[in-house]
Amino acid sequence: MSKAPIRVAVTGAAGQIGYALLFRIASGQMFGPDQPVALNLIEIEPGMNALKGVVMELEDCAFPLLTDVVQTSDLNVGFKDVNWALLVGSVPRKKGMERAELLGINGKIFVGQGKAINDNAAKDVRVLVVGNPCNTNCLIAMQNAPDVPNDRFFAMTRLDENRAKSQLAQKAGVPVSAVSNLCVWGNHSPTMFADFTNAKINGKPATEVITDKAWLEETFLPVVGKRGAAIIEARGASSAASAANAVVDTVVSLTTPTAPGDFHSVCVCSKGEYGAPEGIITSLPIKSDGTKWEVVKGLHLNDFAKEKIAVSINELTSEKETAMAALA
Ligand SMILES: NC(=O)C1=CN([C@@H]2O[C@H](COP(=O)(O)OP(=O)(O)OC[C@H]3O[C@@H](n4cnc5c(N)ncnc54)[C@H](O)[C@@H]3O)[C@@H](O)[C@H]2O)C=CC1
Ligand SMILES: O=C([O-])CC(=O)C(=O)O
Repeated sequence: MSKAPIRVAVTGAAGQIGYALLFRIASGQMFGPDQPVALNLIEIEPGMNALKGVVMELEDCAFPLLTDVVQTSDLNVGFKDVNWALLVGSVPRKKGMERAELLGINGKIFVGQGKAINDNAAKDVRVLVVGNPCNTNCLIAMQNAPDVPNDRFFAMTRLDENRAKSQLAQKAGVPVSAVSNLCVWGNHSPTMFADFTNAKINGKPATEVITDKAWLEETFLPVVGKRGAAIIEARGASSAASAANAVVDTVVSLTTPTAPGDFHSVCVCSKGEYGAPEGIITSLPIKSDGTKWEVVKGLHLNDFAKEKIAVSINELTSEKETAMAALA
């Protein structure tokens, strides 16, 4: 007997990331080659015509796993019975802006979406926020969905993890698959800490393989932290295919068992782990058994790491205050 479809809502489905993401979900790359999927595609009114074109292309792929597609600008329809809500739809930053500057434009989107998820989604719904500033937007959605447990809300730092792994692999002259245990801590902003102190290369501490401390502290960290801006500078638009890839990776990491001893970066609601204030959405090392996820405990953080993480956490706390004041 074939499995029941997993119903996935994607907001901003006609945008750049949506265009790189939907085909990967429908082809089975997110939930596996024998798992049917249904897509609820949500756009604002001006995007509905472009969305129609994207849906025509989905039809033209004749994906065997895609059972049905809903196209809507009505949030109550869009989030009806969804098992996953991928919240991408929002305005991307332009050259010269920081992501936090988007809070005033994008923050309010997540009030209505949080409420609609609360009222319509399936009982097991999980929510991944991509739209920036994603940590604080996730917090807003979570606060507006009081019936959905906090541990079902995630924001995306997997793109930062993937970027960090690539940089370390290039420096060490190894394939990217040799790099593991890479946690990006804190905010999806230039203050994020891409933790080379706990990372491993071929199972050895990365700092024993890359002994150039100045490169790790003064080149690697800013390259990873400001990679999004470098892409906007080069492409004239923010990252899309790599962002969509990171959405797939995040969901796969939360829904399949993590390799023993490894972890991945996901922003979750803090319960005070590693000294982060409770109730902020911050990036932490996460492992999954395929069904339930948990924060990996016991990682050693040296003074350098602690200092960097504290800066990012302080930024998140102040973003939270700004958002709460603006939406009060
Ligand atoms: N967390 C991360 O690692 C990353 C986050 N992003 C963020 O993802 C977001 C989307 O980026 P792109 O797809 O490049 O932007 P885009 O402008 O190409 O597409 C956004 C789409 O969202 C739609 N939209 C706007 N408001 C909406 C609403 N209230 N409900 C539903 N749809 C709505 C627009 O009509 C548009 O089609 C941006 O905020 C960007 O900064 C981008 C890359 C990485
Ligand atoms: O930098 C941006 O605005 C888009 C983004 O979040 C990223 O590429 O990491």
